[in-house]
Amino acid sequence: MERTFAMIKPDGVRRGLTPEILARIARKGYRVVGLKQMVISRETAESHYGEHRERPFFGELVSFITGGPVVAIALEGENAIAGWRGMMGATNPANAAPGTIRADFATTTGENVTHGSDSSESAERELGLFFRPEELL
Ligand SMILES: Nc1ncnc2c1ncn2[C@@H]1O[C@H](COP(=O)(O)OP(=O)(O)OP(=O)(O)O)[C@@H](O)[C@H]1O
Repeated sequence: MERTFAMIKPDGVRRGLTPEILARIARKGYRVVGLKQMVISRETAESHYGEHRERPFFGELVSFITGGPVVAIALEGENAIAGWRGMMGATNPANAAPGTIRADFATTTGENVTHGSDSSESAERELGLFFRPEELL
């Protein structure tokens, strides 16, 4: 069993996509072991996206991700890290496979509805950044 960190970004929450995305997660058979709607602090956002600090879009990315509530989700299941990234589709929705969340709902690379950890190291780091141990099943 593997755990990963998933997030519905502010554009997805604002557009009312939370129930649809949770339904897709349930259909896939993943167990939701942590869930909260929250506003991310600038400090958390800068830490979460630390690898992009030098990129030209970093300021825009931090403003976007802190600009409204997100839904933070801890998922558990077999191969959950790659499986959830597969459900999201490519970062740029123009390249996302049909039937993925980004192909179905996202319009731009900047506002692409969801996030998912890309490795077991980032999953562990991001779960720790967003959830205290006692908040998880
Ligand atoms: N060229 C870009 N212009 C604007 N925003 C970008 C660009 N590239 C990436 N981003 C933003 O930064 C996030 C992180 O980029 P990364 O390359 O890690 O993609 P990802 O791993 O698919 O996305 P995420 O980390 O959100 O799951 C993207 O989801 C997107 O919101």
